[in-house]
Amino acid sequence: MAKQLYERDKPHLNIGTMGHVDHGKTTLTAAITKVLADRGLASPVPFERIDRAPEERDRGITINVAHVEYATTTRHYAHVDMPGHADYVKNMISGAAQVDGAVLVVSAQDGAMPQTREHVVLARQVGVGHIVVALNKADMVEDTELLDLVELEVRDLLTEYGFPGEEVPIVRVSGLRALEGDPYWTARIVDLLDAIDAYVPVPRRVLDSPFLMPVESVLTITGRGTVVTGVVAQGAIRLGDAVEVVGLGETFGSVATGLETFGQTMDHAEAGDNTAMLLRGVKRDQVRRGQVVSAPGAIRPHLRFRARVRVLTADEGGRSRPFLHGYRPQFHFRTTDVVGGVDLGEGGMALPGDSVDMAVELGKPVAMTEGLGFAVREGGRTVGAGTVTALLD
Ligand SMILES: Nc1nc2c(ncn2[C@@H]2O[C@H](COP(=O)(O)OP(=O)(O)OP(=O)(O)O)[C@@H](O)[C@H]2O)c(=O)[nH]1
Ligand SMILES: [Mg+2]
Repeated sequence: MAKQLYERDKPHLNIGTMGHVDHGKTTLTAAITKVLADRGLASPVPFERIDRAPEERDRGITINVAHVEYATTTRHYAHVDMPGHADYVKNMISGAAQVDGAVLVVSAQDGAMPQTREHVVLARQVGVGHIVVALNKADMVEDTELLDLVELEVRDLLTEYGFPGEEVPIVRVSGLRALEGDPYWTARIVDLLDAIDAYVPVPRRVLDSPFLMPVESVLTITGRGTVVTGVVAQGAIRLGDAVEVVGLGETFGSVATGLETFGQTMDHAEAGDNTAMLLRGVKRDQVRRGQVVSAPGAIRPHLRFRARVRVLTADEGGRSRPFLHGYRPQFHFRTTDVVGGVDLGEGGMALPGDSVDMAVELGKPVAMTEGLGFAVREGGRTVGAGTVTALLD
């Protein structure tokens, strides 16, 4: 059967659900697709199809990010449902790096919890421009004063990390009740979508720069070849264009011989598009998450760079003690993380709460340019938030 052609009839945005474990991100994602499906604007995606890996089902948590697609009356959205569990923050960073706006899901019962804060910090760092808050499980809290308090707390938290906490829309929802078809809570999901439509602007897409797409995942389509997926960061690509795969190893060339978004074919993909790209003559083990597919010559891999890093405090989930010259944490860039050594100068140290300049030498080369944001993590916690200030090799 011939596949449908993707119709660009509405502006496209990438959004996603983030927040603390169990606060209801996956339930809300499923509820959004159901509510919009009832209005003919989406295909419903049941909860079990979002958290579908056996381990996700057994443990009742999200591990891998999942993508769903839907439209409102004015826009087309790709939505990435991110994990909340502290062990999978790495996958959350990779998901958040792709979105134009995020829905911060906060349980009205529990309020802001450690990964609520960590996700806000990371969202800021990877450049999420706008946050809308879904105060979920509102069906469980009768006391409106309590809801008001949780709202205040979340506004303060957002303000603390540079989001306009006073003006961020906060919508009281119940993903679970909406999913069950309750009319009152269904209307609240519509309110949430209206808030997203109104508050998250259509980003200015960089179309006049060379094509660049960070690889989020790799799959093999039997009989066709290797496919890489991701969100196009800048530029555009047409079927048959030459590309390079850059980072984590030797750069090599290929040709984009197939382009799709959510199973619909495209003759070109452009900045912002959630894209699956078939690469000619590429074996599955040649490509992996964290590489970048680019127009030939558009970007180079680098091992050494200078950066400005804000060292998080213990209250922010970071370290309580300084780190020293020679420290070797993980550096999370876009969809990948690589170990690297920190050069603070002999005897140098970085205290929690400080902003420091450092040189970094990575264990593997990463495709990067000046200005790229990254997170620094160690032993399952985020210890710093940085920006590349200069490339050294
Ligand atoms: N009462 C009530 N329960 C909810 C609501 N939303 C989710 N739940 C329940 O909360 C639990 C966790 O929901 P999930 O949607 O898996 O939470 P999550 O945020 O995706 O969890 P992770 O992805 O693992 O971080 C499930 O038992 C849901 O049924 C809600 O609005 N009201
Ligand atoms: Mg989930």
